Amino acid sequence: MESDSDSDGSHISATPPRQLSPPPKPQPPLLVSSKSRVRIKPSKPKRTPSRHSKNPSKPDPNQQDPLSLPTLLPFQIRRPSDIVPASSTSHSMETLPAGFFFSNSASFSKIRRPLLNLEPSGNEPLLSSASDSLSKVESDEAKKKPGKKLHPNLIGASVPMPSVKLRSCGGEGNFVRLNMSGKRKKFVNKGWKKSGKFGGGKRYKRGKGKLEHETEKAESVELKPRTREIDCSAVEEAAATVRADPSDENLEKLLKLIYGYECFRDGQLEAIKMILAGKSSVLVLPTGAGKSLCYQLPAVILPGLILVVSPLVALMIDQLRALPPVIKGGLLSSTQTPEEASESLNQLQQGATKVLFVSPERFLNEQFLSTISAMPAISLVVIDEAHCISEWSHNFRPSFMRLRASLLHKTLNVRSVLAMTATATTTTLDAIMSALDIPDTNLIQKPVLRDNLHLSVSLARNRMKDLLILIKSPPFAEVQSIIVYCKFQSETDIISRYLNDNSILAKSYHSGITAKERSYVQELFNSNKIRVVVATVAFGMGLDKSDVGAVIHYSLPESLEEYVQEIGRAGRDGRLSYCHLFYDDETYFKLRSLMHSEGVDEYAVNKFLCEVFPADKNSCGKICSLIRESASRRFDMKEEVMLTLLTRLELGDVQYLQLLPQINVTCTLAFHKTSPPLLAQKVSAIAVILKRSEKKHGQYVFDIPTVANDMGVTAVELTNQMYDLKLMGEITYEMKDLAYCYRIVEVPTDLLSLSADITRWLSEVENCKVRKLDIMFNAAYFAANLCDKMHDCSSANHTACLQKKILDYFAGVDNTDFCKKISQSSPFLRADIKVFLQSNSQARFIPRAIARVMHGIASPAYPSTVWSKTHFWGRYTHVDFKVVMEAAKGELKNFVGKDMP
Ligand SMILES: Nc1ncnc2c1ncn2[C@@H]1O[C@H](COP(=O)(O)OP(=O)(O)OP(=O)(O)O)[C@@H](O)[C@H]1O
Repeated sequence: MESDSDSDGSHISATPPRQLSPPPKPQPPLLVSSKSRVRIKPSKPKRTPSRHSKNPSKPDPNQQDPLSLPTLLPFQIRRPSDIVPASSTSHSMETLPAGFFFSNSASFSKIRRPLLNLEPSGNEPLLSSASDSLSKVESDEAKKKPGKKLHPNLIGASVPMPSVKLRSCGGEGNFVRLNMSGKRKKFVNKGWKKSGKFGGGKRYKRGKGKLEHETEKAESVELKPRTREIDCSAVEEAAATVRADPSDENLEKLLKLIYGYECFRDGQLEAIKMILAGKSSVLVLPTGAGKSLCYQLPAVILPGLILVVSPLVALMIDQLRALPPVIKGGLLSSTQTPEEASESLNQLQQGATKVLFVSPERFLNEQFLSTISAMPAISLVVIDEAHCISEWSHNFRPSFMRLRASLLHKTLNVRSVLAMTATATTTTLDAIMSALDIPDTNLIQKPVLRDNLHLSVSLARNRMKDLLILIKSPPFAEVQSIIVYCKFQSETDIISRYLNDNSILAKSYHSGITAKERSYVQELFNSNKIRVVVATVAFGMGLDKSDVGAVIHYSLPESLEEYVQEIGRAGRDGRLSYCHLFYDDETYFKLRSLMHSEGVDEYAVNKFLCEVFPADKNSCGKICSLIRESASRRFDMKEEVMLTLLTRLELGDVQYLQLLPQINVTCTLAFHKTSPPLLAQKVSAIAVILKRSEKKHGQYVFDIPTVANDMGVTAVELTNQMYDLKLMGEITYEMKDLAYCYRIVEVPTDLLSLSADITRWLSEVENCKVRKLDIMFNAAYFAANLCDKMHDCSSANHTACLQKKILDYFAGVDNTDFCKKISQSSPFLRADIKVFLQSNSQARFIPRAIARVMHGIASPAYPSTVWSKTHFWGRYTHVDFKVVMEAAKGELKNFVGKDMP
């Protein structure tokens, strides 16, 4: 097909345009050319005889929910009227009657949930103390109640109990007040606030932050602890008894004293006993099953420190807040100010902290490692959300990968490790156990799903309307607290507005709103002032509202792990709760495209490695850096991907490098007192700086690692020296360009084969993500279309078939019932690519870059602000990405060949 090379080809494409859009302006050349183990059976819903169940096709018109709309949904979910609501005090995971059946119009006669009662209504230098400023509250309270101590903190062999006999430790737990803004401002202590707020959330943003992954949010939040009166001396006595004899009975007594719970839940006792015996273990319990208690209780019994490594600041805050008041907690994360950080470290060094929550980045910080290795014994390291260790999990974190047995046991002399997760497949579990050196015998695994979750699925035709109808129909109509999960931030705002317009009190929650707003929304939800939170994945982890009665997936989750994690927010009180999933092809295609957004090819990996390792063969020991932002654009690689590659180079079979703290590497320095040459005579660092810097407008600009290398010191040592000179009034300086820093340990001899190896691994990771999404989509598709009433399923109840799919998946059983929605070919694809190349002949592409445009995926070098204007943007999401890449490769060969002389 011929085209005008000045045009973008919009008007002459092989396929008709989806929508009219202005052609993109010709772009400057960008890149190189193409040359270059589960134990439960799915619970069978028990049918309790009832009026409805006898004749489900004849609903009782008197029981029609007044809020019900004439439904467009293929079903309504209802429960036989005579099913006894699960006890509100239930905290066990007992099987609940789930006698649901399909009906078009019937509703409940009994309501299991309360009726609505709605009132309108750097990874580095920054650390902190989160559990600060309890002292004032403590002393005020102590004045009021002599003999009572609000926060007696540590109980354990290494920390003697206060000589004053404590009758009770008051109800205040760990108070959290954090600067999470990333701005290094210091908190002004405004004292205790009654209305505690909490929030946060970690986000990775895909594209323009539209598709969310959880990440740290950096703003100021203030939290109040959960309260409960505890008799400290009784606790200490009971703990001493357990130390002498850790019998079930003694442990239960301690449990009751601290928490008021009558008995342990499934798996808890086993895990606690393993820890007390000094054994490392992996604990796989479903969401809301009470994993935190498994390290909290040992904290009261064991001497020394308990470190909890957690992926999210929001999660850490919530867990710190949830500590019983007899356990003094602390927090260290890179979002804290240096002042807060040193306060936390001080408390730690003084032995005042019993349980320290720490981010993996902070944990791996050299300064922190040297502080804790100098401290008395670390009894236990807990790795929360341990699936983050594995690249085969749904939520891999490179920094988690660095938490290895060698570091924990050999370097830190940790007594035992507890790895906790609710969502790990057998492959992920293998990876966790091998990284942490935990034997198979020490795996405590319970069914991944609680059986109080009623699961249903439907194909979304008009999702907004379908959602409204679902929420206004039984049983959802009777549920007080509902979470609606969306994939994109913009969806959450639109939907919450739509629900409010339809008399349903709702608020949106995503990482695009401030921490304050998020705390406010969570507070409204927790106090039942709003009924629905429409949220991205940013809402959930760490959310322990026990009476969330329903979770609705407005968009397909990316994996069964994500699905299980999110439906796990429902029914944490053990009561029957409802989880509905809407699925549709368009969302599936869109998400499937996004699964390829982090993929890289051998060409890019090779280019990356060539820059990571300088040509100089004698570079071992040299400190190098990669400025995150510019390198990301240069290699067309996301920053997280670069970090993953560097981590792989550190932790692979050969250690090629050692990662160092990320710092700003470009320094602009000005002299104020002594003249530069004179100061250089006195201070060797200045002499090197003068030699290595460029003079711009009277200031000296230099690269920190280069100067540090010349001086034979670390970058941190150099900046410390500069800081001292600054304090003396000699210099001022500014640093910019946050960079990954590393020390070269060994230069690879064969970069090409190393690139090939790494690319193969990355490609497997990419395929794994796509497969996870395919399995999720297939499970939904199967339930809605093919299930054919297996295992007591009906159109409205797919608990049994979905449970089976989930359990099979987590047990590693391959689901073969794949539906092939994704096309493996398209008649117009090659022609469209040709037109695209002709119309953008000024730009340089590799096949992946073209496939990304055709799939509508932005990347650092091809931002959506520029490339979404092309007519071909996202046109081929329904065709397999690899097929598009192959077609692009073919067309690029033709195109480059034609241009050649
Ligand atoms: N033995 C028990 N009896 C009654 N309630 C318990 C028991 N153990 C824990 N709980 C309660 O269960 C709730 C959930 O506990 P927790 O937050 O530790 O769950 P989790 O397993 O970490 O869940 P998630 O993976 O979703 O974060 C908490 O409110 C906790 O107090």
